[in-house]
Amino acid sequence: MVLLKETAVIPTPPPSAIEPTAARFTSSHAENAPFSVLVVEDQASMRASLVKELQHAGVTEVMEAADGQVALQLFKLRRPDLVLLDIRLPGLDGYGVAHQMRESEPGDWTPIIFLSGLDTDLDVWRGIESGGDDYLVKPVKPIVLVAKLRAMRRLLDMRRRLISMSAELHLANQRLNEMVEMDALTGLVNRRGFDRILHAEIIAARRDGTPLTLMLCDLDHFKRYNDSCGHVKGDECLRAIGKLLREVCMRPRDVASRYGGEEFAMILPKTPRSGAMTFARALGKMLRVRALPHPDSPLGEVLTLSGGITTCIPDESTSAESMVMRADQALYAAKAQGRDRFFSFEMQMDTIEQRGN
Ligand SMILES: Nc1nc2c(ncn2[C@@H]2O[C@H](COP(=O)(O)OP(=O)(O)OP(=O)(O)O)[C@@H](O)[C@H]2O)c(=O)[nH]1
Repeated sequence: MVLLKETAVIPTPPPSAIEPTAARFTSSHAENAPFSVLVVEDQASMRASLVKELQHAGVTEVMEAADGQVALQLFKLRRPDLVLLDIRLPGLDGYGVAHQMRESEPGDWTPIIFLSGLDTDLDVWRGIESGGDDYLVKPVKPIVLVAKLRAMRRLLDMRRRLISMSAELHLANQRLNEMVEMDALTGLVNRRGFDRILHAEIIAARRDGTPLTLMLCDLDHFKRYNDSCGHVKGDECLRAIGKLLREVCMRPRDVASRYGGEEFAMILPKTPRSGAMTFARALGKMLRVRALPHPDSPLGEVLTLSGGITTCIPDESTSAESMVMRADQALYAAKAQGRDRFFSFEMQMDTIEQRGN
């Protein structure tokens, strides 16, 4: 129990204050969780009798404040589960206290019950307007006070359950979205995710004026791999490639995806042509180091891949389709030139233009 003022012996409450009652604040199992109440009351005897009654009713922690400023400090520091608030207080009055409490917990809610000697309709109106949830006129019968506490607690528990359910729902939704965009075999982003991310990265790169690279990779002679090792080993091989591509995508925004079958696509934001070539070399090197055996490749004993790259600073005419078409064209050229190599669409174009001159 926190006693900020008048820590001396609690005086016997006058008859006009709260009479003890047998009413218990807790009844069900759910209500046995700790529950704290902040009592804001300037009259020491009234405060003491309230504290006694709350403890008697089963409230686990009772905090006390004799004025508004102390009440606000306690409210912010100790986050009570409920506030019992007098209106006539030295300095800041109860209305002001309730108002500031509400302002200090945006998006959150702590039940506030006014407990006052003021009993006109206007007083009740002002109490609720300033942020109170209920209004009791003193003297209050203990059984009524405890009943009100229970009702407020029920609302509070319900609200907490709703918040936790909505957080769980949010998490489940997030997982579902991730699953919808995940390729089950490799764990990479699937075609659906690829389409969404590429579209978003084109917009971002256009806005920022930064280069965006798209790389399409295709395993060489993978049909022969399947034919000689079987589809189960073929699947294992695709998983190993997926892992390797994830590893080579070191920057947080780089995305490795399974475009389809044995074809993969890498989205590399803020990557110019030179960076794309560095990336391609790193990927080729990693693949050579891994040396995944290919028992029936005309190119050698290990698995190789070919890649087509396109890099641009997107403008209004750039679309996901146009980027995929360019990367695909470069990939086709890499395959046609003998496989196990990367071609850049733009560099091919440069070369052709140079030849034309
Ligand atoms: N195991 C397995 N194989 C797949 C999967 N998806 C596609 N493939 C196989 O990948 C092979 C692709 O064959 P092709 O398109 O002829 O290409 P390739 O044999 O790699 O020849 P190039 O690309 O020209 O080097 C086919 O045998 C497909 O069955 C998959 O999920 N698992």
